[in-house]
Amino acid sequence: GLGLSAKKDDNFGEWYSEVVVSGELIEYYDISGCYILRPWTMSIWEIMQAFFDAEIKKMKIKNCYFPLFVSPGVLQKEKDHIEGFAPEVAWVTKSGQSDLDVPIAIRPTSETVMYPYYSKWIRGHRDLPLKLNQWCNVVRWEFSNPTPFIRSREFLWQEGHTAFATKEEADKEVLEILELYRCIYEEYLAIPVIKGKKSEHEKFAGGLYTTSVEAFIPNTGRGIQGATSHCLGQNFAKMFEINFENEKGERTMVWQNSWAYSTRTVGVMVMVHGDNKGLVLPPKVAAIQVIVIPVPYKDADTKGIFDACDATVKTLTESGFRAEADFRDNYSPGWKYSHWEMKGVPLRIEIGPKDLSNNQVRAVRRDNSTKIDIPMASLVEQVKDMLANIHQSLFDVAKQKRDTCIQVAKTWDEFMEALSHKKMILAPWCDEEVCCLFLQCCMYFILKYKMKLNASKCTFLGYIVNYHGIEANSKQIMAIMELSSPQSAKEVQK
Ligand SMILES: O=C(C[C@H]1NCCC[C@H]1O)Cn1cnc2c(c1=O)CCCC2
Ligand SMILES: [Mg+2]
Repeated sequence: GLGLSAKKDDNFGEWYSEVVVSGELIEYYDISGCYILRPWTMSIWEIMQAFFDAEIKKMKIKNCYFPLFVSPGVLQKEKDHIEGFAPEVAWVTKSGQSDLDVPIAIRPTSETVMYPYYSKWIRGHRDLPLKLNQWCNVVRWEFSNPTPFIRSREFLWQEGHTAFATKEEADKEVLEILELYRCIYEEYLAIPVIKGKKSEHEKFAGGLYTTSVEAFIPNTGRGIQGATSHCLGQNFAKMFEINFENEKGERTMVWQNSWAYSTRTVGVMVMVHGDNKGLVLPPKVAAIQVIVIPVPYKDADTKGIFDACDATVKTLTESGFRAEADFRDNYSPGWKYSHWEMKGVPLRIEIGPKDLSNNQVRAVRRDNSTKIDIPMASLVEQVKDMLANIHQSLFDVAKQKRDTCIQVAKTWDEFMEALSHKKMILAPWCDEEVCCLFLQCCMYFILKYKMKLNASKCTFLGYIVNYHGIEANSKQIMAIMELSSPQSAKEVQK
C-alpha cells in the first residue's frame, strides 16, 4: 500500500494508530479496546519471552498456570487494593441461555487466584522460597482511551509471584527482577529507562513498596511505566494466611513479591523508534534482521542475481542472523523497499547487476538510511557491525531526546515552567503525605485551568532514583509527569 498519511510529529495519535497497522503488528478488532496481535508482533514478544524465561529459570523460578476465572469471594478479599479497581473487573454471568447463579470474574491479575493455594502449599520453612511465574493474558475493562499495546482491555504479560522466609530475600529479588526489566528495555528494545521507587501515593496499594522502570515518549513529553516489581511485604500473607513455622518453631508470615511486564513493551518501542516511513525495529527483536532484495535489470543475468541473493541469505543465516530474500515477482524493487521499511526491518541488502559484477552488495540502514557497499568477502563481519551500530544508535538517539527533556526544578515556578513545556522534571521529593497531596491538588487545578477540561486524573510519580551515584550525592528524585491522556499533554503544551 501507500505510505503513512499522518506525520509522527504533526499528529502522534493518528500516526501511531496507522503505523501499528501498516507495519502489520496489529489488526483492529470489532470489540473496543481489543486488538489482534499479528505474527510480526508475536515474533517480537517471543524473542523477549525467550530471554526473560531463561533468566528467571536461572533464578529457580518455575512456570505454572492458574485458571482465568476468579470466584467473587477471594476477589473481594483484598479490600483496599481491589475496590479502587473494581470497575475494571470483567465478569462472566451466563453460560448459553442460562444465568450462572454466581457470577465469575476474569482475572485482571492473579494475586487473589494464587494466594489461597500459597497458603495451602506453604507449611514449614522447607517449603520456602516458593517462586512461581505464569505467562498469560489478563483482562481489565479500561475506560480511558484504548491504545494498541499501551492500554488495551486484554493483554499478554508474565506475572511473577514469590514468597520468602525473610524480607532481605524479597528485597534482593525485587531489584534482580527490576534489572531484568531494564535489560529488556535497554539491551533488547534500545530504549533508555529510569529505575525508581514509586511514591507512597502511586505504589501498588496492596504492597509495601513499588519499583518500576520508567520510559519516556518524546512526542507526548510524558513518562510511561515500562514494568513493575513490587515488594508486597506481609500484607497478602496476612490476608491469605500464608505463614510457616520457622527454624525456631515460631509461626510467622512470609514476605512476598510480585512483578510483571506486558505487551506494552511493543507499543513503547513503536512510539520511541518509529518514524514517518513506518516501524523501526531494534535488531535484537526483529524477526527479520536483514531483508535481501534482488534488483534484476531487463537483460541482466537475473539467475546470477537470484543466486547471489540466495547465497547472501545462506551465509548470513549460517552466521546466526535472521535473514530472508524477497523474490516475489509481482512487486518492483522500489515497492519492496517501502514495504520492508514500513515493517521496520533494520537492514536491507540490494543486489543488482553492478553489485553482481563487483562481487559486492549494497547495504541500507533503516534507522538513518545510510548506504554502504560491502564486498561479499566481509559480508558477515560488516553486517554484524552494522546491526550492533543500529542498536547503539537507536539507544543513543532515544537517550539524547529524553535527556534534553529533563529539567531540574528547585522552586515551584521552575516546576510550573517545566511542566508547561512537556518536560520530565527532576525535583527534590519528600514524599510526605501532605506535600504530595498539596502537589496533587495543584496539579489538578493547573491542568484543569490550563486545559479548561476536567483533567480526569493526573498522575504525579515521585521517584527516588536508585541509580548508582545519584543516591549517594543527594536525595534527588526523578519526578515524572504522566498525564492520563495524550490530548491533555498537547493542551499543556499550548
Ligand atoms: O496488578 C497489580 C499488581 C501486580 N500484579 C501482579 C504482577 C505485578 C503487578 O502488576 C495491580 N493491579 C492493577 N490493576 C488491577 C488490579 C491490580 O491489582 C486488581 C483488579 C483490577 C485491575
Ligand atoms: Mg490500571
